[in-house]
Amino acid sequence: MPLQSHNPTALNHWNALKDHFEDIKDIEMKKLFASDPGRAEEFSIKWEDFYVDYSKNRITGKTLELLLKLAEEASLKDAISKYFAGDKINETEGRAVLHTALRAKKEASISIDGTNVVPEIYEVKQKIKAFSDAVISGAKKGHTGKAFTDIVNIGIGGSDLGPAMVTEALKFYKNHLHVHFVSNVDGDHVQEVIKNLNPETTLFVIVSKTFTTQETLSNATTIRNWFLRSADEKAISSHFAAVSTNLPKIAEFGIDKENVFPMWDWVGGRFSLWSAVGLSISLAVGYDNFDRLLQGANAMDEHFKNEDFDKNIPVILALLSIWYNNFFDAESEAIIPYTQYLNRFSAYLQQGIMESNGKSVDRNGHRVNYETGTLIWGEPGTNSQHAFFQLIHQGTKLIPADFIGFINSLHGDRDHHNKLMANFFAQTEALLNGKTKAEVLEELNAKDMDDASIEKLLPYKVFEGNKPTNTILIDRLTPNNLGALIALYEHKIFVQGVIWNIFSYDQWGVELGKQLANNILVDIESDEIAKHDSSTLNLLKFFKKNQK
Ligand SMILES: O=P(O)(O)OC[C@H]1O[C@H](O)[C@H](O)[C@@H](O)[C@@H]1O
Repeated sequence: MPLQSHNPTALNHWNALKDHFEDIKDIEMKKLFASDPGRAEEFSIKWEDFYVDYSKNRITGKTLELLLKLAEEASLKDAISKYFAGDKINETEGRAVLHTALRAKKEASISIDGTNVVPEIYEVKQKIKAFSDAVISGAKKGHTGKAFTDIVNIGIGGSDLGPAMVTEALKFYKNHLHVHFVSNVDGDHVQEVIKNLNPETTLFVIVSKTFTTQETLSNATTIRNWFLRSADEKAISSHFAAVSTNLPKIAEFGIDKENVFPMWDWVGGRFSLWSAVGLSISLAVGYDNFDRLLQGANAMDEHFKNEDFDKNIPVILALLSIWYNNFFDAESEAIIPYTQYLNRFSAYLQQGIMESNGKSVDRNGHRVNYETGTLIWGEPGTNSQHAFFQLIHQGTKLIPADFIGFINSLHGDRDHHNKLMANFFAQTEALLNGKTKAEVLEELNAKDMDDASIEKLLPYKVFEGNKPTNTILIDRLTPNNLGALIALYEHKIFVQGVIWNIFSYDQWGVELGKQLANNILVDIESDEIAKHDSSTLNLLKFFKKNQK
C-alpha cells in the first residue's frame, strides 16, 4: 500500500504551528531554562547507551505537543508500519524500502511479493562471514599462495561512503588488513591507491548495486588491467570479489561465482552498508563486529517502531528539524561528532539525507510550496571549533546543530578525553547562553582598558546565543552503538519524508548530469563538438585546444 498523501501546509497542526511560531519565535531559551528547573529532564530521552538532550531548542511544551500532533495527523504511525512491512513505498521505482530487513533477527519474517526475504539475507550473511573469516585468517590466499594484506573497495556513492565511514569509525576494532577505497573516476585517485600495492597480496572488492556506474566500472577495469600485468586471467578469480544486484554483469567481468555477493533492489544504495556492500567492513573489523553493527541498528529499529512518539529519538529529532526548516527558515544543519573516528560521518549523512529528501515534487506529482531537505554539513569537534564555529556563534544564519559525544573514550586516555568533552559541553552551553553586553563590559573593565577602547570593542564581543543544539551523548563508540546511531539518522530521514509528503527513496536528480557527461565524453574524444550553450561550448573548445 502507498503512503497516504497530504499537503503538510494544509494540515491543522501545521497551521497551528505557524500561529504558535509567531508567539514564540523570539523566545529566549535561557529564560525558559531559568523559569523551569525541570526543562532538561522534560526534553531528554534515555535509551540503552544513548542519552539525548534536546532541551536546548527553541521549543516549549506546547511546541512539542503540536509537533507530535503534526506527526499523527500526517499518519506517521501507519507509514512506519508500511516501511517495516515491505510495502512498495518507493513508488517511482516500484520498490520496497527494506534496509531494516538486513538487520532483522533470524526468526523474523518479512515478505516481499509473498516471499519471506529473511532466509536469503541470512544466507548472504553466512557467506560474508565465511569469506571474511578466510581472508582474515589467511586461509584464503592470493594466486601465488600468499595471504592477503590489503583490500581495495571499488565503488562510489552508497557503495563507498557507508563502508568508508564505518571502516574509519571502527578503526579501533581493526585487524591487520589495510583497507583502501577508490571511488572517484579521477584516474589520479586509483593510481594513488594502487601505486604502493602488491597485486599478489591485494584483494579487490567491486561494489555496485547496478554494476553500470561509470566511475566504478572504469576503476575496476583499470585495476583489472594493472593486475593482469603481473598475473594471468585465471588469477582474477582469487583476487576479485563483487557485490551487486546485477549478477549477469558481474559474470561478464569474469568474477568467480564463489566471490559474488548478491544484494537486492529493495535496498537503496545509500542505505546499503548493512548488506554485502559492507563486505569491506566485515573484512576490516571481522564479521562479529559487523554483526554487532547490525544488531545495534536493529535495536534502534525496534525503538523507532515501538516507542511512543514523545520518547522516540528519531521522531523527535525529525520534528525539531522540521520546526527549524519550515518555520524558522533555517537552511542547514550541522553535525558535529566529538570523536576523530567519525570524521566521515557528515559526508556519509550528506548522501543519506540530501539524496533522500532533496526533492521538490510531492507524492501527488505536484511542485511543493514549502521547503524540504536541509543542507547537511559538519566536521569533528574540536577541529571544527577552530574552523567554522565563528559563523555558528556570531554569523547571521540560524544553524541547528547535533553534537554527538561519547562518555568513555576507546583508548582510555582520560586527560585528552576530559578536555575533548569539556569542549563538547562548553560549546552547546555557549551557543545557548551567548554573552551579554553586561558580561562583556565586566570582562573588559577588569582588563583596565580605557572607555573609548571598551566602547569600540564591545559589540564585537557580544554573543547573541539562543542557538539550538541537540546533544547525543553515547556511552562508547562500539559497533553496536554506531549501528544504532546510523539507524537513528536513517529513520529521521524517513519521518521527514513522510511529513513533507515526498518520495525519499528515489534519486532521479542524479541522472541528468550522468547523461550529459556521456554525451560530452563523445565531444571530447571526437573531432566534432555537438551543440551546447555558448559557455559550455567555449569551455570545451578551450579544454580541447590546451589539452596536451
Ligand atoms: O552502487 P551503484 O549502483 O554503483 O551506485 C552508486 C551511486 O550511484 C548514484 O549516484 C546514486 O544516486 C547513488 O544512490 C548510488 O549510491
